[in-house]
Amino acid sequence: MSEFEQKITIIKPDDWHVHLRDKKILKKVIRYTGKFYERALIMPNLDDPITNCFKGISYRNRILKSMHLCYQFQPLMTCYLTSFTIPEELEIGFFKKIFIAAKLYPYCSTTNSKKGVRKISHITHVLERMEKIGMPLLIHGEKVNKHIDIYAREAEFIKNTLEPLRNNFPKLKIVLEHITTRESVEYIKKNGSNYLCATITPHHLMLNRNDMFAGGIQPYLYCLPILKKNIHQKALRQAIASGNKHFFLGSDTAPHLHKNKINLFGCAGIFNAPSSFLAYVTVFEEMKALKHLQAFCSENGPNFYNIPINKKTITLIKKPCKITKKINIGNDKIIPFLSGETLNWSIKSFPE
Ligand SMILES: NC(=O)N[C@@H](CC(=O)O)C(=O)O
Ligand SMILES: [Zn+2]
Ligand SMILES: [Zn+2]
Repeated sequence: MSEFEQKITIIKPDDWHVHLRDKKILKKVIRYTGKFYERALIMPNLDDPITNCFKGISYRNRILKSMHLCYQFQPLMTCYLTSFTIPEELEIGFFKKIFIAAKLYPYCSTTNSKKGVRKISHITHVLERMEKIGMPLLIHGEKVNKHIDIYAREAEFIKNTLEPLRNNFPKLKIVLEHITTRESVEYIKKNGSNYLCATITPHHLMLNRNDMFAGGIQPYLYCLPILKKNIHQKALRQAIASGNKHFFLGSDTAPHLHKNKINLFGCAGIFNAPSSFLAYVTVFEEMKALKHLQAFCSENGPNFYNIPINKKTITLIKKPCKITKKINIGNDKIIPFLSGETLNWSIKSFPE
C-alpha cells in the first residue's frame, strides 16, 4: 500500500473497547459502531454492572435487539470483576461463550467503578482460575488515591500493581486498556507477548493535555486516563507506526449525555464511534504508516484473543468526510469526538 494511495482496502476492523450503555443511549449510539466494525468488545460498567452470566446474557440480548438492520456487528461480552466474583461463574461464562474476557476496574478509578476491586488480593482465586482457563483479563490501569498525581496514575499502576500481578500470574493473558504514556509504550515494547498487549484510543493519538484547555476548559475532551503531555502522545503515535503487533485498536468510545458532560463534576469519557476509525486512518497516514493499518485494526486483536480474523473487507477512499455534529437523545444530545470536523478519508463501500 503506497502512501499516495487514493483507495485502501483492508480486512474489516474490530473495536476491542466499546461502551454502549443501555436503553435510550444504547439505541442511538449502536449504529455508529456497526457502521465501521465487525465485532466489538462491550465494556461491562453499566450503572448496574455486568457481574454474572445472567446479566451478561440479558445485556447481550438488549444489544442485539437494538441493532440497526444496516449496521450490524457481533457484540462480544465482558464480565465486571468485584471482590465477590465467583471463579466458577467466570469459568462457566467463558466456556459457554457468554464472556470472552473479564474487566478489572480498580475501585473508584473511572466511570461506574465503585463496585470495582480495592485490592488485587481480593481476587486471587479469580485470577488463578482465569490463568488456568486462558480467559483474558482487561485492565483499566490506574492506581488512584489522593496522594498520587492524576498524570502519574498509569505509571504507578504498572510499577505497583501490574508488575507484581504479572509475576504472580505469568500465564494470565492481559490487555492494558487505553494506554496513554511513554512509560506504558516502553513497558509493552519490552514485555509485549501473547500474554500482554495494549489498546490505544484515537483521542490519545490525536490530542494532548494542551488541547483540553485550549481556548477555555473543554469538558468534551475529559476522559480517563486523562490526556497527557505531548511527549506521551508522540510515543503512542510512534508505537502504532512501528507496526509492533502487541498494540491494537480499542476506541474506548464512551458516550455521556451533554448535561452530564458540562455539569459540575462532569463525567469522563469521549464518544468517538462516529469518527474513531477514520481518526485512526488519519493518524496512520500522518505517520506514513498506512502499511501497518490493517494489522492494528484487524489482525493483532483477534490474534491476541485467539479468534479468526474477519473475512469481510472495508474500503476507504480519499474523499472528505464530515463527522456527525450531534446525536439527539430525547431533550438532550451527545456530541461526538471531532464533531462537525472534516477528515480526509471516507468509507467507499460497506461490505455485504
Ligand atoms: N474512558 C473514560 O473516560 N470513561 C469510560 C470508562 C473507562 O473506560 O475508563 C466510561 O465508561 O465513561
Ligand atoms: Zn478505562
Ligand atoms: Zn472504557
